[in-house]
Amino acid sequence: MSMYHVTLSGVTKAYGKQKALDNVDLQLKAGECVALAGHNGAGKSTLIKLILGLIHPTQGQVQLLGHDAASRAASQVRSQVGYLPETVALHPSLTGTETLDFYARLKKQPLSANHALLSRVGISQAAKRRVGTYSKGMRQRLALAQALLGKPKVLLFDEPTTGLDPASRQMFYEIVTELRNQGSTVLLSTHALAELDGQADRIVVMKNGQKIADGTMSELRQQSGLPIRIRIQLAAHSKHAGQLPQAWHRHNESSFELHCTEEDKVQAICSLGHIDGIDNIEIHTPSLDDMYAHFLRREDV
Ligand SMILES: Nc1ncnc2c1ncn2[C@@H]1O[C@H](COP(=O)(O)OP(=O)(O)OP(=O)(O)O)[C@@H](O)[C@H]1O
Repeated sequence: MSMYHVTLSGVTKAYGKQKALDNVDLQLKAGECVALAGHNGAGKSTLIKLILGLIHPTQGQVQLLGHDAASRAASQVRSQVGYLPETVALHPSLTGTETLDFYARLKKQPLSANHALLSRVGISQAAKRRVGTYSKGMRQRLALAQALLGKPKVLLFDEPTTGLDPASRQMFYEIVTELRNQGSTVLLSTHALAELDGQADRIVVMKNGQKIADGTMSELRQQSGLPIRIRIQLAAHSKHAGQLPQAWHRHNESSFELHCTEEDKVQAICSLGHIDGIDNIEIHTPSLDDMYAHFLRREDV
């Protein structure tokens, strides 16, 4: 089988004249966590539904674990896919255990692992309570447990951390790390860019159905061309300000700043090696929010 668990080739999905997805190419490798970012209506949920085979492309092809996602053959591999939808509809009269057992039967999975799964998502103590009495975060945890049934090879999470408190978000990303280490592919759509740093291997930015950026944090930083700001604080008595290379400009009385590219960052710091009296160095790299705003603005031009 190919190293890719999911491949989209020239995929367009149109509803009448509206293109929810417009000629998108995307490849997701085994053991990779990819984040899908984009404004409301950018096409994130459409892309996930196409991978699930819930809807079919107007043009192009979606491959899921070696099969055309729209084909009958793909139904055999669908049990290896976990899906956490944006809006989770769980039956309020069932208990946590009954809910998970119900989904396990649908997925033809043994029920024996379900208690451990409820513990893994931190709601085993409420397993016998009706879901109608659960908080929003607990329902989200239960929905996550159903997505994890059967150790899927591909996990599709639509806005998974919306409504989760910080501890629950941390638990969620710990599970994502475990999944990656097991060789599963994780695709998660999100608006919460700030929490992705260090969690996603790649970030794909969507706008109006098109993919407008795709890369690691470092690649996106390079593609954006947004400057890195290095600021140094010299000791008040330091007589060495004059030795700073010309590109450094004074920020205030004792601090100086340099704007440089990602590639020039190390060189810029090395060039400070001979300067005495540096009290502090701060490096401000563009955040994912800065890059995201930049990519969306650039497309507006
Ligand atoms: N069944 C449908 N019929 C008509 N238009 C649709 C349908 N599904 C999606 N669209 C349109 O396609 C576009 C992409 O929608 P999609 O739900 O994929 O966006 P999204 O990025 O997931 O947005 P959000 O962040 O708000 O969930 C939107 O303009 C939406 O109105």
